[in-house]
Amino acid sequence: MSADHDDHHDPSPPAGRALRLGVGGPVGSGKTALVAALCRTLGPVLRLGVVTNDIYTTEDADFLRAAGVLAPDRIAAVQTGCCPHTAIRDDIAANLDAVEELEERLGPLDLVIVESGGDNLTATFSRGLADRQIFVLDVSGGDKVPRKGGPGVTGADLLVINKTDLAEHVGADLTVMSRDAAAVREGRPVIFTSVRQVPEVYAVAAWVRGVVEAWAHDRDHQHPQVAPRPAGVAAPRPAPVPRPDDR
Ligand SMILES: Nc1nc2c(ncn2[C@@H]2O[C@H](COP(=O)(O)OP(=O)(O)OP(=O)(O)O)[C@@H](O)[C@H]2O)c(=O)[nH]1
Repeated sequence: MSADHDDHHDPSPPAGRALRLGVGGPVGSGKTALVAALCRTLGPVLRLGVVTNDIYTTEDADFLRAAGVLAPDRIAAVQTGCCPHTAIRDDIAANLDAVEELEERLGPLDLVIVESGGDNLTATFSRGLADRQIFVLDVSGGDKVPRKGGPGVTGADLLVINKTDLAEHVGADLTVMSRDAAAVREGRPVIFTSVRQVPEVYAVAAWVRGVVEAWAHDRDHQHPQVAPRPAGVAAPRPAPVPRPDDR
């Protein structure tokens, strides 16, 4: 993502579709917990859909359905059968199909969240799949992780550093993490969370809501003649975006 990060914010949101928000980050950092929290907090005020990615199972979708954070038919699962970063960055067809199927079946949505399966610091979303992305780290990996950089840490639209409740147990200094993250992110936002202690994740939810509103405003301003797409009508698929191989 670093090489082409500067044009990340497409000034022309496509007409008639929801914002697509990627949530990625290392294994176990709390991506599914964060997505569940966002569904609980934003579900009552936004029309939401979720696509999860797992390699061999539908574990994350099953968890979200069992937690009852959204109606079960608003949650779709992609089984990648390969490294999750491949399915969100290199060959995004299965994820695009899942997103479009949700939008066609459910009718106009405000937001579709695409959660990546766990991966390392290099995993980011193709901009053909996600309009904006959140990268989730957690403090149990140690306070050195933000300064190690990588495209998710440096270039994601929002960096979430989760599990602050564990900081004292693992000897992680949140001040160091905050300082290092700010240094590598050149002003892009960073939010510290403990989904366990504050399950409403107010600050992240407010950021997401702001992004959704800005997106909808830009989209409707640039396509005033396009009515929201009714259920059953597919959105045009964007051309694949060539990417440098930054694995
Ligand atoms: N202590 C603590 N545990 C958390 C927090 N957030 C999530 N967890 C726990 O961390 C574990 C992993 O959380 P998940 O949400 O499944 O993480 P993930 O990033 O989706 O994991 P993968 O999909 O396997 O990559 C679970 O046991 C969660 O309950 C937190 O803020 N504090």
